[in-house]
Amino acid sequence: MYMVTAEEMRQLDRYTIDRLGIPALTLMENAGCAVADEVLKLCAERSGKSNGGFSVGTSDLTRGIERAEVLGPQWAEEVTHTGPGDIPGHGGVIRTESWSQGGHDLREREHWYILVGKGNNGGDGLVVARHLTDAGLRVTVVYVEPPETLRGEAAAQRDIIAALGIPVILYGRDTLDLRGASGIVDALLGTGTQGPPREPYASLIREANASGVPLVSVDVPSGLDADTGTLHEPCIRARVTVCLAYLKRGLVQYPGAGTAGDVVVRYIGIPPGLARECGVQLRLLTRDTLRAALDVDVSRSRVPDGHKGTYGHVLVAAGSLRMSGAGLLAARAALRIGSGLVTWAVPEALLPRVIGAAPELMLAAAAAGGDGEWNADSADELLQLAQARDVLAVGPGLGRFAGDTGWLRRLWEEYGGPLVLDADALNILASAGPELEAWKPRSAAVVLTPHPGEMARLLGIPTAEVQRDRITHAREYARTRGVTLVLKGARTVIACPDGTAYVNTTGHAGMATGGAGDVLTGIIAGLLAQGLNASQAAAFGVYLHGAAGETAARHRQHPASVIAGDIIEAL
Ligand SMILES: NC(=O)C1=CN([C@@H]2O[C@H](COP(=O)(O)OP(=O)(O)OC[C@H]3O[C@@H](n4cnc5c(N)ncnc54)[C@H](O)[C@@H]3O)[C@@H](O)[C@H]2O)[C@H](O)CC1
Ligand SMILES: [K+]
Repeated sequence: MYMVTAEEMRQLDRYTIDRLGIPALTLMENAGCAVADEVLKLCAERSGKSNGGFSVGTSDLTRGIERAEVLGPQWAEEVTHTGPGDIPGHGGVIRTESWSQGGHDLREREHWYILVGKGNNGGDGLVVARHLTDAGLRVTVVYVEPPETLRGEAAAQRDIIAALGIPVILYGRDTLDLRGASGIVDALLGTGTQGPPREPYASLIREANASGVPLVSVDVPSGLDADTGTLHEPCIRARVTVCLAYLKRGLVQYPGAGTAGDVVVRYIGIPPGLARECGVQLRLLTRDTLRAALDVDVSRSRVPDGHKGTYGHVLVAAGSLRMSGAGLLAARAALRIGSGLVTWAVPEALLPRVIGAAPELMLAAAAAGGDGEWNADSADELLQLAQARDVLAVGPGLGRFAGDTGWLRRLWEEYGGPLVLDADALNILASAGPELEAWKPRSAAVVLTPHPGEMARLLGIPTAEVQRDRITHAREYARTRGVTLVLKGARTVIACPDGTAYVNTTGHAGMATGGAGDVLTGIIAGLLAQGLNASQAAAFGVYLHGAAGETAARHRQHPASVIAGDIIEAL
């Protein structure tokens, strides 16, 4: 599923209208149809009736008209005719779209208010008003600005509403009590929003939120930044957001993702392949995306005559005296995800204490002498060990030590295989600062797995700034540095050097627990060892990590009781 910014959506709209010749009013009509359909589904669910029959929107119409016990219009009268003179093979069915109203009780039970802004989002809302009226609901249009201020397609819809005599009121002039509504459609602001809602939009949004009535937002909740997910308060809290044509990025990034309710992306006549053809590179990470965009064999099949060497050998340089567990978690996760062999390199003084921690692991001593902490001299030992390994993962529980920048630079420049850097390895990278420009570019893949704080240090900006636009910061860093970057957190972002990027959909807040990131490092390293490329390993690893966290939450009966080791076991 592709995701777009407001600007990308405008370009796709323009292309569809100007180059393909599909009129804007057609797109608006389809948009309004789709939203009306979702409103009726909501009504039907609430009344316990199926709504199989009232299906609008071009994709449904082409699917034909089902006859069902529906709320609202009785879609079709069906006549079976046998054809002239009972000639065999000439029989058939005649179906008509005769919309018998849903009955008097429907009008009493369902009174929907359509809040209409003065842009095309409002225009969509006016189409919704018309379709819901035709479906037999009681509808009142609430103009937030004088209707004469509407322009273009929105003005055309305004005139149709007037011609049909659908009740309208002007907010601020006429009395309005939304608490009496059975539902509200938010068609105030869409992708054309600039900054926080101004008056009188702000007051109406507050009233709508305070009404306690289910809200269905058109395209994006009004007040939400469609690109970043930033809330420009007051922002509509929607029960359902009907997103038009393509998923808007802001709907999958928090806090925006938390205000949109269920998000339904509806076809409105824009060819689905247009986003790809026009170079959109951001997608929601789903099983389908893993298969279609990343060509990942999600079944992770094994060859019958495989052996340990077939599935790669990971070297994990991680763990120190007070944080040995981080290394153990990363190493165990690399095993559990299917690596053939995993060697865990620890400071020499620590080795006796971790023997047997996980019998499946091979252990190696580095950082000779010392008290269980790493030192700059251990680069030689690690490079020696890494020569015979397929992947090197560095960082979990590493700690900081004198000369660590030079130490990491040697691993970066002298190890020829894929490199996964996490935790303190990222802090060392960040402390290299401008010196990083002088580090020799790597021919093999680099995967960085920062949490927002580590990302902030890599960029030299406040963490809040990273979180304000996670997707853009991750993509920018990956593209300019030529690395694959996993920006962890709710809805983890995977950004690839070629500009492609994915937003993950698996996982839950219970995974914000010590060691969960170490596990992800091991998973990604293990997938690289099994031959996946950096984009595949990062995306599949993040997806599996989240899915395993969900499984672990089910086993523990609550997300909050999941700990990192559970995620490994659930893999
Ligand atoms: N995706 C599609 O293919 C289609 C989308 N459609 C709908 O069109 C809107 C975008 O419409 P646009 O006219 O560009 O902007 P808006 O309606 O979102 O609002 C702009 C409108 O509101 C005023 N405004 C902007 N910011 C603020 C603010 N902070 N406070 C108050 N007022 C503000 C501005 O002056 C404009 O007048 C899209 O979301 C879809 O719903 C098409 O209808 C169908 C095709
Ligand atoms: K809206």
